[in-house]
Formats: sequence, C-alpha cells, structure tokens
Amino acid sequence: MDIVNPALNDYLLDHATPADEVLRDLAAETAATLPGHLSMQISQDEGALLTLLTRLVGARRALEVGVFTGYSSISIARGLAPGGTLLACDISEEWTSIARRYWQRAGLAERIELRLGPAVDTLKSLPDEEAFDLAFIDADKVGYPVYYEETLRRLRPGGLILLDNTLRSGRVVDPEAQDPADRAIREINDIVTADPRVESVLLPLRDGLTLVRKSERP
Ligand SMILES: C[S@@+](CC[C@H](N)C(=O)[O-])C[C@H]1O[C@@H](n2cnc3c(N)ncnc32)[C@H](O)[C@@H]1O
Repeated sequence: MDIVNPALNDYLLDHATPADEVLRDLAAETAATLPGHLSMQISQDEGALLTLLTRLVGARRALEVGVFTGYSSISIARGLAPGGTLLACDISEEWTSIARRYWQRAGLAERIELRLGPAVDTLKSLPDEEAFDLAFIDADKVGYPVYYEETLRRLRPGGLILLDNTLRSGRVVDPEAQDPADRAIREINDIVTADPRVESVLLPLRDGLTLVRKSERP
C-alpha cells in the first residue's frame, strides 16, 4: 500500500534538503552492492529530517539502533552539537564495514562509536542513567518494544526517540497482516500512544516515523 501518492512522494523528495555527494555515493553503492536490501535504507528526506531534529533537540549524545550501511548515522551525526557523539548499534560486520568507510569520508569517524552485537544486549549493558538526547530505532521490528523501554529509561527528559517503519507499508491497518513484525509494530504503536511518560505523533513520512518526546518531570 502506498502511504502517499507516488507523484507526491517524488515531490516531497524534491523539496527536502538534497543529499550531498557523500550520501548520494553511499546510496548508489548500497543499491549496486546490496540491491536486495536497499529498502532498508532511509530516504533522503528522512535523512534531512533526522539532521534537522538532531539540531533542534541540541543533541550532544545520540543513540542509533540499526545502522546498515550508515545513511541514518551520518544524518544524525551531522546534526550533533559541537563535541557530540553517536553510539551506533548493529549486528552486521559486513554492512557496517560500508558504514565505517562513509563515516570516515564524511569526517565523522571520530564521533561515531559502533557496537556490534544484538542491540538488546548493548542497550542493557549501558549505564542506567538519562544520558541520551536523541535516539533513532530502525532495527528488527520484533525488538522495538524492548528497544523502546531500554532507550526511554536512558533518555533525558525532553529528549526524543524516533521509531522508524511504524506504518509497515500500511500493514498496521490490514487485519490479515499478522507476522511477528506486524504484531510488534502494532504493539509498540499502542504502547507509545498509551504511555503517560511521553508525548508522540506518528508521521506518514515514507514508511511511518513516530516522534516520541520524553516528558519533563512534574
Ligand atoms: C532497516 S536496517 C537499518 C537502516 C539504517 N538505519 C539506514 O539508514 O540505512 C536494519 C538494521 O538492523 C540491524 N539489526 C537487525 N537485527 C538486529 C539486532 N538484533 N541487533 C542489532 N541490530 C540489528 C541489521 O543488521 C540492519 O543493519
């Protein structure tokens, strides 16, 4: 199911900050070497939004769950405040080796720390303190409920969590869509909406992007 009319999609892409040469080359290399996985990469307008939101939050410490070949990590790292850093989690040595090359080329290698391994283990191994200003969650969908909880407890009040693919190509409203990822996305969408600790909105950007702001303490 197209979330947005395809012609409008093209128009939206044409009216966001364009990708620079590094991101264009990364998208081209991903398309050429991993064509079967290209849909995992975020789009140019979503990348522009990540940079913009990271700047708006004034993020110095960011977290990413799901790196792939590095498009979103570059987009986030570019929006960080001076001296800011990104902790990037993934399980794939192969895919993140491409990311590492592009982080280097973008001049961001010193600001991004890669942790390889199941993200749930990485998150649970982090100190239990409100260290992060912004987090982007874009890994295996069945993990979203636990990634959300482990991230929220480590997010500062006023910080932002971004959950990607929260429309699942429209499958969230198809009663016949019942695979584990479909169920997990419906579950996390319901959890976030009912969570008194946050305010949130699900945007129909690409495959759905949910913005979740952790409320200040009363
Ligand atoms: C949709 S892709 C991420 C796309 C990326 N954000 C981008 O902009 O190109 C999902 C990533 O999650 C990773 N992943 C899947 N299961 C994981 C897990 N249990 N722990 C950590 N990473 C995982 C995959 O290796 C893959 O790179």
